Amino acid sequence: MTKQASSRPIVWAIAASDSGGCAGIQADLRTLNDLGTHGCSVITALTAQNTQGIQHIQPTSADNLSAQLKALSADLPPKAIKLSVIPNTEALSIIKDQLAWQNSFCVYDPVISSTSGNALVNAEVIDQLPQLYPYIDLLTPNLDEASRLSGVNIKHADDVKHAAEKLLAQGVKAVLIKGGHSDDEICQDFFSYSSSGTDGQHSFWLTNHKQANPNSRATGCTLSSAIAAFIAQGKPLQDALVLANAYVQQGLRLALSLGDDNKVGTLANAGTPETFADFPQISDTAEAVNLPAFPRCDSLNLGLYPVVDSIEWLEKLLPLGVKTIQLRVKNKTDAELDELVKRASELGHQHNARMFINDHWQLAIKHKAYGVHLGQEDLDSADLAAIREAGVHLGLSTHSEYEWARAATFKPSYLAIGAIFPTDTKEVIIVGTENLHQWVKVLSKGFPLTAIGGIKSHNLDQILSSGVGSVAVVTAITAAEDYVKATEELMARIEG
Ligand SMILES: Cc1ncc(COP(=O)(O)OP(=O)(O)O)c(N)n1
Ligand SMILES: Cc1nc(C(=O)O)sc1CCOP(=O)(O)O
Ligand SMILES: [Mg+2]
Repeated sequence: MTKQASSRPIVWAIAASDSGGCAGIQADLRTLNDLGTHGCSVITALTAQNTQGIQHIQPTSADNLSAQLKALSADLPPKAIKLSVIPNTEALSIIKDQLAWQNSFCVYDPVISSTSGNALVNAEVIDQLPQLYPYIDLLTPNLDEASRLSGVNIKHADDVKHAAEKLLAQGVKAVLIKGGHSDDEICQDFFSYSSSGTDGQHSFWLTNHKQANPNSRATGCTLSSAIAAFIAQGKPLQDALVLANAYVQQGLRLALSLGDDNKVGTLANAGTPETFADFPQISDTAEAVNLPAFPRCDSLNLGLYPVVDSIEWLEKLLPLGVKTIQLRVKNKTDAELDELVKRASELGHQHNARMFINDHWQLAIKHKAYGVHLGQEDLDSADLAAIREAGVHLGLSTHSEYEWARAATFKPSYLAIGAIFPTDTKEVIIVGTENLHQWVKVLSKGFPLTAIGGIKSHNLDQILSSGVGSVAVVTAITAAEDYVKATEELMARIEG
């Protein structure tokens, strides 16, 4: 991100200073700046520390803490707040009053002791923390902190879920329990939130391969600051979590050693993550990771991809040389659908084209279609293992970082990104070309990608300049005055 300071959203870091420059407010400000926000600091305590540990802690006086908050409130209001070390009960009370008044998104990393084991917070504060929870949008404890704050002895994945339930019951709106300190080959974080509506509690796991890197100081500070930065940039919470997770993995991968013995270092701040391997797998259960892959398409570039609603359209377009195509029919009887999918599948084979069937995965398996295209909601109900075992290719719709990270976890044959532009064909989220360009950088080495939604001849160049290897269209062909000319022109520009 290369934003001018004046257009940067403001984020407050309310945290302690680390004189060693690894963690604390120093890590927060580095991260906030790196991710295109303007970081303001409210220093709750001064620590004297180096790579070996903490030598001295001086909590900020109550007067000074109040004055810092007052000064910032006066003309630097935050889009988001990152909170961590609260050294004593006076500070707790001042910060609670500020959050009650402020009403900005607040992520609280409940640091109790430093990585080197030194206590940073007195025991009385820990007992009184629940007073703060109603003002906390996201709590990000590690396993030890989650155990301490919830009272649950965490040994297994079920205990993590139980601890999250207890913390939500105490009043925080969402919780991310970080498993990064576990000893396994993978590390898993668990996210859970209670929605205020009727649809109850939602949760998912974020899984990364564990990096054997000793330079892991400031992972918690960096993660919570990155979440605050992405929220301040306007990302929804689930997307902010995915991006911040990848940002920390990228920082760990690129971290450098510091100190006399070069054994401790700090995370690199390397900008918005663009390497797919840094992104987490997203799954409903802790076990549903490292899944087998769906069949691969024969090319990363699937070319022009018309999405049509009748056999007639398939018969008109396939002779023009279209090699990727979808039958998307709604509101038909079972008998009609069976006949349509059978015929579509035959046409696909006849023309040696990749024929995808939207929604009706059972019929696609039955009639041996090349592939199935499913939406995010279908991931909860479709039998994905049956599709994979039948050798049927799978394409998945995605509209955000969370959705494509979740979809990628299933290792599909391609990913669709949309809707790029507003469209009358369907009510959808508009993701825009900036996201398309960014996401293609992350995903295009691993998956064939197709862009969809509102794409026409006049805006096609904005899509093709992202490097995406396929463009899916409905009305650019079906509503064209001359569909042959439109198809041939689109094909030449996309595939040429
Ligand atoms: C190529 C392509 N991308 C996205 C969609 C949308 O699919 P889905 O989310 O399943 O929604 P419906 O098409 O069923 O309304 C698609 N069909 N094709
Ligand atoms: C079917 C569909 N799915 C979308 C998604 O974003 O998932 S956008 C879309 C409609 C595409 O139609 P047109 O080319 O006429 O804009
Ligand atoms: Mg569908």
